[in-house]
Amino acid sequence: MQPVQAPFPAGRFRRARARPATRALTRETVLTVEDLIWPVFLRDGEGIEEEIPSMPGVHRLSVDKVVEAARRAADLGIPAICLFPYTDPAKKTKDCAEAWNPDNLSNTATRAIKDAVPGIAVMTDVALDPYNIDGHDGFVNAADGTVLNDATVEALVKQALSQAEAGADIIGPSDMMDGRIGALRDALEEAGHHDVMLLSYAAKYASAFYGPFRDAVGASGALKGDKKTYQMDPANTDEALRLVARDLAEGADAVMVKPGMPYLDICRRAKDAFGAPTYAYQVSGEYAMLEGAARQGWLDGDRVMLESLLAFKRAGCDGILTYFAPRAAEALARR
Ligand SMILES: NCc1[nH]cc(CCC(=O)O)c1CC(=O)O
Repeated sequence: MQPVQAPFPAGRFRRARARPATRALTRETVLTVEDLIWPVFLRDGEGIEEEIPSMPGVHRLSVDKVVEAARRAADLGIPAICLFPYTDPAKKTKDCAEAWNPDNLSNTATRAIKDAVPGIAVMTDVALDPYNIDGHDGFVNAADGTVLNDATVEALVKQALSQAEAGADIIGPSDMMDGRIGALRDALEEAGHHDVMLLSYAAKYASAFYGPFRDAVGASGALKGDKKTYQMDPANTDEALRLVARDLAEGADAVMVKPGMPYLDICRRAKDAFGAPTYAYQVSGEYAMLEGAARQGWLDGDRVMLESLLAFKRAGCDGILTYFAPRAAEALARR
């Protein structure tokens, strides 16, 4: 692009900004409800909505309540809901077998939502951390504490197949093991799940912004050490492009950058380089930051919410996973 601008006073940028109508006509990006994926937390029980202290306004929901939430989301026009289970600590083991139990919380909720609200897409999470006694996304080698790659990928395949079987529309591997996209794609094709989408957490950074999420899924206490041997170094950007290229080549239908706001440069580069459907995850710490300040009266909550989400569209994203999804949908409907 080669912008040409008349010199002042022939050229006045303020003309286009002078009235709502011409601001609307010259607007380059829009945020709509169809850009939103709503991550929700599950827990067992019935009739339960349990607030997460580090994420005010966000709750762990029992299956009946998540069905209600899915109905509300569908009524608002939100295309997809993404499930994250809080697993009863008694069900966490070294072998993480609960991850591929056909009747685990995530699979039970998927079936219940697809049954009651078939129009909303259900996205599920592939990673072992909610089920792992060690709190890591993969198996931990007892001898030296390292996180095992290839053995973990075999488990992730079992987990993803159980999710596809339960009716998941979109499977989101958030584990950052190498080779998992190819393995998952082969297994899904072989099992006849030809239309299940893989949305790869391709560029997922070892970030401090995940703190409140780990509280929400009950992984904070369990986690020993950090995730730096599998999640990316926040200093890297070329590596993100290599990972996106790798995951697309292995059969990902779409890719994600995570966290969101501090990584908009990665979103833009990934979209420009590959043109694939590209998503960002506005993670728990970003939510806590904005919502915390809004509740203190330090920021205008609705305005910063919508401005932060629009920024993802400007950076080239096709959509955003955000805990604000229903509130953003309501705010957009009011405009
Ligand atoms: N598989 C783990 C996972 N999946 C989604 C998130 C973070 C989401 C958020 O912070 O909102 C994490 C946390 C982590 O990697 O420790």
